[in-house]
Amino acid sequence: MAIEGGADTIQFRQKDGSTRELVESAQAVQVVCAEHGVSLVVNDRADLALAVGAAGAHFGQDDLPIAVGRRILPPKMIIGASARTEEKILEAISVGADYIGFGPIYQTSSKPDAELPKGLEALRRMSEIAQCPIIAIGGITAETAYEVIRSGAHGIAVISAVCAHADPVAATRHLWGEIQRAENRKFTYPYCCGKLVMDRIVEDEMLVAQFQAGRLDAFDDLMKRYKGQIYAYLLRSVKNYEDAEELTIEVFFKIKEITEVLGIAEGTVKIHLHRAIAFNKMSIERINVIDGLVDKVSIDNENLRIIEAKESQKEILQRLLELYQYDLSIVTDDDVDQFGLYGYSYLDYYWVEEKRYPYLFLFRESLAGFALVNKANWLPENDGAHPMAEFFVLKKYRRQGLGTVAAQYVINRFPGKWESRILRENQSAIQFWRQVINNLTSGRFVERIPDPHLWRGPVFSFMNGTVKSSFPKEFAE
Ligand SMILES: Cc1ncc(COP(=O)(O)OP(=O)(O)O)c(N)n1
Ligand SMILES: Cc1nc(C(=O)O)sc1CCOP(=O)(O)O
Repeated sequence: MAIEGGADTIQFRQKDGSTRELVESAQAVQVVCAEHGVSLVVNDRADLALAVGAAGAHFGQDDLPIAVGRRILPPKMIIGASARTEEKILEAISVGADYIGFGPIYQTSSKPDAELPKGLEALRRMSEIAQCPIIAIGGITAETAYEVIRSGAHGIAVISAVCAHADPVAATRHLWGEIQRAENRKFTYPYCCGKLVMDRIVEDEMLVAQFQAGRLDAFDDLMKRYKGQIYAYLLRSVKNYEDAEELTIEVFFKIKEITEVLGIAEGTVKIHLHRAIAFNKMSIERINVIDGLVDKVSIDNENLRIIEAKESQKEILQRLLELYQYDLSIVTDDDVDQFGLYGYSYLDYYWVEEKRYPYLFLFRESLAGFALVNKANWLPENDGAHPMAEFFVLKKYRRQGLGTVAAQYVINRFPGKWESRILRENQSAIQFWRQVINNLTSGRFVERIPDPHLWRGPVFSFMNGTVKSSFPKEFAE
């Protein structure tokens, strides 16, 4: 009935019964699913999933470890993982989970050992972090499906909303309608895990074939798909967003090298990935050692100078903006033009229009970064706010407190409303601004994900003036 109502993935979840009975029941469900072209995912049991030829298996924290599932199940099988913290989510993805089941979102009576409800805010955070499909579960109804999808879930899994309904077909249709109503953004992934993972595997194979036939861009497309998994693995290892991003690029190059030497055959994409990551273990260790050292160095405020850039310094900013955009291109996916430049169209306005403020940061008189403050706020409720349009610290000066001091200083020059928006893929910047704004406002700020056609990522709104900058004014010009 759920299939008739539009469900495109069914999970077989049965806690009681002998293995023989479970195989029989799962087999019967698989027959129905196969007849209707719907994916079946078996909960808890890899053997059962294999036995009935299911499309996938779902494992919780006390079930078969995802890495073991990945090893013993065919590469084409979908593996879902229940994970409820950032650490567990990254762990599951990095060892090969295709999607994450996150819950319970609301109170549920269908799972006696369910944790306390996590709510929509946690769902929003986790779907930002995960870079893979998140399937929300727990107490979801037709009344809440819309807000759940809008909070970042790529799909929902329900029991009572369908099974305890007098009309399961109508109930599923209603849920499906709500999911579609919420879907007014461009999903990175379609919102039903079964179909989406199968599509991905088929497309992987096509890309591999195209790459073998000499289409280099097919390799790039292939790597885009695995970025999330590589990134999650590396983030767990180096525990720093920026380093993880850098290492992800290194790993891409390594995969290309391996592929050139070994070729790439059907079903081996993930194996190549793991090989490349293994090659990069040394880089991870190097970064961890450097991190240990860097953490001990802290920025010396007395050597930091922040100046409002004059028009004669526009070219300096222009060059720094190129570095900034290069740095960001990993999240914006921007390309340089035929002259090898990204270009920044709005720079001239900073010396022409009112309420635009360009700043340069100097550390021991060497250029260390910049900030551009303008007047174009993004969210309607932030009318008149100061937005931090661009903010950049050169790599050498990062993670030593310079960015924090500079950001505080610039913000404190303008009392009143502020807005700061960051692309959802730019996790290191999200972390940075969350911390800076939290410190500045003693936690009194709003972080929200607006409608995606307004902005793709979190927007921070806050009032400045609660805490004064620690930066001594006399060092500024
Ligand atoms: C899609 C989805 N998400 C989460 C779960 C819960 O799995 P688990 O934590 O293993 O708990 P049980 O379902 O086994 O009680 C799920 N089944 N599906
Ligand atoms: C099976 C299950 N897992 C959960 C989790 O939090 O991981 S909540 C849950 C029960 C979902 O049923 P209902 O839609 O009736 O609330």
